[in-house]
Amino acid sequence: MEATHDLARQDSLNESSLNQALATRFARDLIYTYVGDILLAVNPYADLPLYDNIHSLRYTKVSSKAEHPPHLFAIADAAFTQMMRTRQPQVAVISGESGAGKTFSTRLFIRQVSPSTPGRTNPVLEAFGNAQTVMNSNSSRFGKFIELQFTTQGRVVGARLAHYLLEKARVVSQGEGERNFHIFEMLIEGCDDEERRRTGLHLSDEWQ
Ligand SMILES: Nc1ncnc2c1ncn2[C@@H]1O[C@H](COP(=O)(O)OP(=O)(O)OP(=O)(O)O)[C@@H](O)[C@H]1O
Repeated sequence: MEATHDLARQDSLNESSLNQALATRFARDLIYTYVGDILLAVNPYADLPLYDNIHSLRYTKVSSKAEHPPHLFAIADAAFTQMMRTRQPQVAVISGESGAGKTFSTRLFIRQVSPSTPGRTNPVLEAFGNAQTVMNSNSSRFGKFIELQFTTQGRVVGARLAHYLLEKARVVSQGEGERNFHIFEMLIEGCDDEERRRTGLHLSDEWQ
């Protein structure tokens, strides 16, 4: 079982055996798989019961990764534990194609390392940089670097967000089946006729 949870422990690993293992696990709702220190996640596009408090606690202060099945919470907890032990900053790189689940995973990662941090600013921030694309109805059209600042006791006291490579061209033109940044729809929805006239915000003919 352990060998299947961590593909780095298999005798031979190539693209085909990796895909085969991921497919076999995915068919059993095992969406997470380790390859050494890397966690591979396959987006289930379904509400799996994996992120409740029981799971959060199960993956808190675990002494060995092999104790429980692979999970995003385990990676978050390992980073937190390492930070507390070494007093050194830790970095997690979350990458994948559009729709892979990076935003979803980032939210859960932050929740696991700082359960008391409210996520209320997300919808506002996302409105300026997220848009509907053919791949994802809430696609982040920019890269971000999120820094969380902790006290020596491990409590979050601050955060910093740097963004880069915002897809600015989307403001003036969008591909077929795609939309402008959410903020424009929100503004059009929220403005009265006079405000729309004054600001020049209006729906293009195809949306009317
Ligand atoms: N583990 C998961 N379980 C259930 N749903 C998920 C999971 N991961 C992602 N999703 C869902 O899949 C969709 C796409 O995920 P998300 O927006 O996080 O992708 P992304 O990699 O950030 O995409 P983009 O690069 O376009 O911003 C969302 O509706 C999200 O809720």
